[in-house]
Amino acid sequence: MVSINGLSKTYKEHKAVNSISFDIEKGRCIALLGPNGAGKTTTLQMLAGLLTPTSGSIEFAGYEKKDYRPLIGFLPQHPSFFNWMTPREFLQFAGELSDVPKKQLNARIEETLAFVSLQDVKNKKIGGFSGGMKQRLGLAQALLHEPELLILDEPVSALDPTGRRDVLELIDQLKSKMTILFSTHILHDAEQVCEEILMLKDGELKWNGTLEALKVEFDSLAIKLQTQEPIGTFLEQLDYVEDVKYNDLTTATIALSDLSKTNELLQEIIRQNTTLVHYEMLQDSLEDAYMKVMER
Ligand SMILES: Nc1ncnc2c1ncn2[C@@H]1O[C@H](COP(=O)(O)OP(=O)(O)OP(=O)(O)O)[C@@H](O)[C@H]1O
Repeated sequence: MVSINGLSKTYKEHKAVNSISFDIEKGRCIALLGPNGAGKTTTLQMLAGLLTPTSGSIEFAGYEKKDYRPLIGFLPQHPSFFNWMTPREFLQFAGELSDVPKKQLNARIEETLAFVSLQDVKNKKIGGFSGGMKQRLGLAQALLHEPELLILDEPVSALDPTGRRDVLELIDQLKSKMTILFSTHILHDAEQVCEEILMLKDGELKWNGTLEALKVEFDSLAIKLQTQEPIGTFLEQLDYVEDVKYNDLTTATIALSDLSKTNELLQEIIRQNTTLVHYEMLQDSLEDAYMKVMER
């Protein structure tokens, strides 16, 4: 749906984003991960058409016009509102700015307010809203014109656990309707709702692929084992065992070269007539994969 090629942003001498290229496939939900200062906000602002790239291109397939902003819904990291407005008034204003046809606007506002569960407070002043309510209103603003690509900059980072869950659930529901790209520090959130991951560090793209592929590439399965009697040396002789580290005579952590051999290993231990006290599979989390990508 979108093709990003050699996108860069330089502030004086500092390369905030350094020639990144990736494609966004229609219908995908993509998480943009990276440490503070990695260039996430700069990238999303360039995609949203708020920041002019120093170089590179952003192209929407089959879209001839240069200004593609009508196709985009954007929720900034720190959305700001007029506190004296009500959600209805704010969405009326936002709808006019994003050219929602007048005839459809009222219905769209009601529909969107219902979606973000703000219907009951639609005539209350935004100034009295909690952070979670404001974030849901910000999301409503981004959705109002039914964009093809929804870009969310850290949509849940500033929220409490309930607010986070609410916004993540909304994102999850939106996945079937539009393509979503959102940045986050929280790996667990990315894992919960996304199937694709982009990782930025120092303005460079360090990973671009599916969550599945990330797990496969960085997954290492280890088995933690404790026996009643000393383990002995039989483990090293198994061809699917890559490495064995002994904590003491009865405890070992075993790295397997073949992830499908866990049952075989278990059977081998029983065949050795060893009494098993503890058998645990230690699998890499997304956090482990993230650390490995960042370090390589
Ligand atoms: N307007 C600006 N002028 C100069 N430098 C900037 C400007 N905006 C961003 N930068 C720098 O560009 C780099 C990337 O910033 P950016 O805000 O995109 O990172 P980020 O990944 O979104 O970080 P965070 O997670 O902290 O929000 C940082 O080193 C930042 O200091």
